[in-house]
Amino acid sequence: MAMPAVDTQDQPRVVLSARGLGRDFGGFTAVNDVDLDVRHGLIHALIGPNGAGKTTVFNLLTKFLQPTRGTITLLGTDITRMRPDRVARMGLVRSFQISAVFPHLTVLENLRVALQRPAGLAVQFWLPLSTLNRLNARAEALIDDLGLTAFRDTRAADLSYGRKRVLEIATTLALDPEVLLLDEPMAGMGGEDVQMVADIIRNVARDRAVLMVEHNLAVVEDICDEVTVLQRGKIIAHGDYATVSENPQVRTAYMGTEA
Ligand SMILES: Nc1ncnc2c1ncn2[C@@H]1O[C@H](COP(=O)(O)OP(=O)(O)OP(=O)(O)O)[C@@H](O)[C@H]1O
Repeated sequence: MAMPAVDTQDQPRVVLSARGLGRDFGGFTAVNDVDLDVRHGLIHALIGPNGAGKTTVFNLLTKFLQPTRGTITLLGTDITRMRPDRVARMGLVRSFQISAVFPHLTVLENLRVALQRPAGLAVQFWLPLSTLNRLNARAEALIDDLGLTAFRDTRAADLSYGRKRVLEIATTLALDPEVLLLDEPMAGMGGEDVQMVADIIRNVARDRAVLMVEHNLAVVEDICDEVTVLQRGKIIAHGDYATVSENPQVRTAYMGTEA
């Protein structure tokens, strides 16, 4: 599917884009000819049936996998051959489906640990009080922004599943990413938690771009501005949810029938 590489007047700027992205595993083509634009302030969903290539696209974008074909651009820089740590430092941050928080640390402690990494402080034993105060202030701000105030001193292990996910998103925000990639943020959650995490993601996307793989289509419909549908490694539809959900190829891919 051909899409413009440059910003059009009425759309927010593109911060992450892929052109002709492809990846083969031996003789098997897992991803082919994928064009994708992820825009500041918007939530872009990557959906498709099992085995469609969503995780592979995520791994390609974050440079965990090298593409066989195509280019990836982040904030105007070609990152196609760049290492994952450099891409992360440039502002492309991924949150994993499996929670990456420390269970025995409190919410506040987890955020302080996360905040020390981008500040380059991880190996220092002694920190000036002014630095500690700055980290604490930022940690408290993240806690408030993400609705975790009542759980500030709760150990991560004692949080509900949904709040653990929110804490995990908060730790990725400590890196202040331009683009946040979320891998099935609603996986394993019940209704109330889904609504809470959906609200948080909407909030988080106000001043950054979000690309998410999500199987829960009600959530995609509710919070995503753009949807790209993959099937057998190729894009079969792109647009807003209403448009792609009416697409006969998408209906066939999801339900095995066009009805
Ligand atoms: N390292 C690998 N070696 C060989 N084949 C792979 C490898 N990684 C993925 N594949 C294949 O590529 C295809 C796409 O897999 P991928 O995990 O990207 O799909 P997905 O859309 O994320 O699926 P799901 O929704 O089930 O997680 C699958 O057929 C998978 O078996």
